[in-house]
Amino acid sequence: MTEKEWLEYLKKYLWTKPPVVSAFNEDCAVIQAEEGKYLLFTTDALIEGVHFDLSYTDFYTLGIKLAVSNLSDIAAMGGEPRWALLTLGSPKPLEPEWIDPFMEGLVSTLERYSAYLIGGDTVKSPCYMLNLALTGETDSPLLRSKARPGDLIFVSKPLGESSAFLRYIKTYPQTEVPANLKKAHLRPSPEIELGRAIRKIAHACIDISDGLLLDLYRICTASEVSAEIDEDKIPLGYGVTLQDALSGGEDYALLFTIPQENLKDLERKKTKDLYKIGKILKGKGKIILKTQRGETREVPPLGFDHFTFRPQP
Ligand SMILES: Nc1ncnc2c1ncn2[C@@H]1O[C@H](COP(=O)(O)OP(=O)(O)O)[C@@H](O)[C@H]1O
Ligand SMILES: Cc1ncc(C[n+]2csc(CCOP(=O)(O)OP(=O)(O)O)c2C)c(N)n1
Ligand SMILES: [Mg+2]
Repeated sequence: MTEKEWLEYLKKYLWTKPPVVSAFNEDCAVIQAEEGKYLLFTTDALIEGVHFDLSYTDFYTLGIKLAVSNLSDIAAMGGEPRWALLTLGSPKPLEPEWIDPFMEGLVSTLERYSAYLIGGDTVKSPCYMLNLALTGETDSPLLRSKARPGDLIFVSKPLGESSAFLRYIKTYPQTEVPANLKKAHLRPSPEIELGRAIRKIAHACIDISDGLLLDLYRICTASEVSAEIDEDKIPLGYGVTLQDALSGGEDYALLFTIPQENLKDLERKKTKDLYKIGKILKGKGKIILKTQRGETREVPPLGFDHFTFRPQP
């Protein structure tokens, strides 16, 4: 089963009745709490050999990355992070030399965004396995399924830098990898403030963890629309190829769609530079790429999938 087929299969086992608003195909599960309030609930793991390699990643960095991958899911729903549980799987005894920096990276990152670690579980494991579950709250959850034809598509950061880091590190010592790539891969940050700013003016939102094309495709299928993106407008950092930006993943940028009439509000509320890369079209799940020469072509939504395609350098 591919990851996609697995997620299809899972649907029949998920509880979808009230008070659950969304159990599936969102960055977080959404549960109606009291009137006008929603509980957000998400979990993400980092597995040695799949998400990181200890030859270039230290434990402080892993703490930060575990926090960010979960905080980013709360940001994508327009949420305020709240409470966290940590499951720690380790092949080695818990020694201060690695557990101290790991916990420091994790907890300092969570607390910067007002999220607090309140428990977890600890197990022996054949490799390092780091998992966090995180709750959040919002009065207005931003869903993947509300994009409408005519919406403009924005992303919140240059894309592909994290993935380009992995290409560089195969060939160059870390000291020679461009600083922007190191920062993107080893010191990512979640877009909590941006999620807060757009939660009532954007139509749909997702965080880019598996690549621009695949995550945009998820918005398109959830919303039953298509999209056109402009190759020229995709923000690329130094050292990044178009392929890194389209399909690399681990950007932890927000991709959101917003109607024209809310652009003034966006200008007023935004807290950082944003990049307009295209627009939502009528249709069903087609991603159209407008090339630098002005030609348009449909592109397959390739990105990071745990069980099938991995972008190759
Ligand atoms: N093992 C699982 N059991 C139940 N639900 C799952 C499982 N794996 C993924 N999901 C659900 O499938 C959807 C997509 O997951 P994923 O691609 O990991 O989202 P994200 O990129 O936001 O972390 C989410 O709604 C998630 O909760
Ligand atoms: C050793 C190593 N190989 C490959 C990658 C690239 N990579 C691993 S997971 C991933 C996608 C994001 O992880 P996932 O578990 O799919 O997060 P989610 O979409 O659930 O947030 C990418 C691009 C990496 N970071 N490290
Ligand atoms: Mg996930």
